[in-house]
Amino acid sequence: MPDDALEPSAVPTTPVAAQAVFGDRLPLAEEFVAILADTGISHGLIGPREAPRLWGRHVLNCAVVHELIPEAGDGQQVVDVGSGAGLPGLALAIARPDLHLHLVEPLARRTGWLSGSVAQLGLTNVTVHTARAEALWDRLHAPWVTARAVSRIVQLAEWTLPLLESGGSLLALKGSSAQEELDEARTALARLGVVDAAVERVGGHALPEPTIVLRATIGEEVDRRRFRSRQPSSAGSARRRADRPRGSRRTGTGTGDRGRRQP
Ligand SMILES: C[S@@+](CC[C@H](N)C(=O)[O-])C[C@H]1O[C@@H](n2cnc3c(N)ncnc32)[C@H](O)[C@@H]1O
Repeated sequence: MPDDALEPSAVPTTPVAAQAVFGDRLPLAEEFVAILADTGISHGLIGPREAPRLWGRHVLNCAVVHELIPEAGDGQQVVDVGSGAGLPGLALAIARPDLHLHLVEPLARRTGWLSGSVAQLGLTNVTVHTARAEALWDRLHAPWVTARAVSRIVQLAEWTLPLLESGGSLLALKGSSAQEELDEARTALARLGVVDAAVERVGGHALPEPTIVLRATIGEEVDRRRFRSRQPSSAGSARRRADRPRGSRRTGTGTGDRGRRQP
């Protein structure tokens, strides 16, 4: 085994709540947790200390966000920006086979792992994109965008609102200070075309702590010209950060987050 390889972590026991959240998709969710505990950790997508809380803090916490997405026939599109280890994107794709998840992640090492995991799970409702969100503004549009631990809400809105169809919503998973973050951001969000924003709590019926989601809904039209000046000329800088030696990664929140808020 190479010096920097990590031993696979023990797969955490499936909690009772997982049955309520995933129903007959529970075996797939268990397989996803097993992949996270194995190559998710050994490939550096998730911190080794997260192993015991893969269900509660990660997979279940993310999957319950589907409660904010009403059923609207098969193939309803959702773009998950900054998917990392597939959170929340893969958890949503497992919980809701009626949705089609686009996982957007600029780091090739991470999208390689995501594509392998999608194949291993046999999921047919997922497309993986190796790109920054801003690079897809002209190509990818959906009624829903999700994101966890990618950035604070105004920066996240600048990157992701052009991906929304008219009247669509950004669902940003947040921690306990979501309301303060929203209060500070209201004026900036309104300038970007947000017509309604609120902090929502989901999953409280099944989980000890509900998941906190900052929802920002746009109006009929977002003026894309307003965003152009913020669009980088290429996604090259993100690609250049790809595949850093594992030793140069941070420690901290466990999912590649450098000081950003993590639920
Ligand atoms: C802290 S990680 C969070 C990963 C995952 N969402 C989670 O909660 O475990 C942030 C991720 O966002 C990605 N990211 C950062 N800026 C991005 C952008 N503009 N577009 C798409 N992804 C981005 C990073 O490459 C990284 O994988």
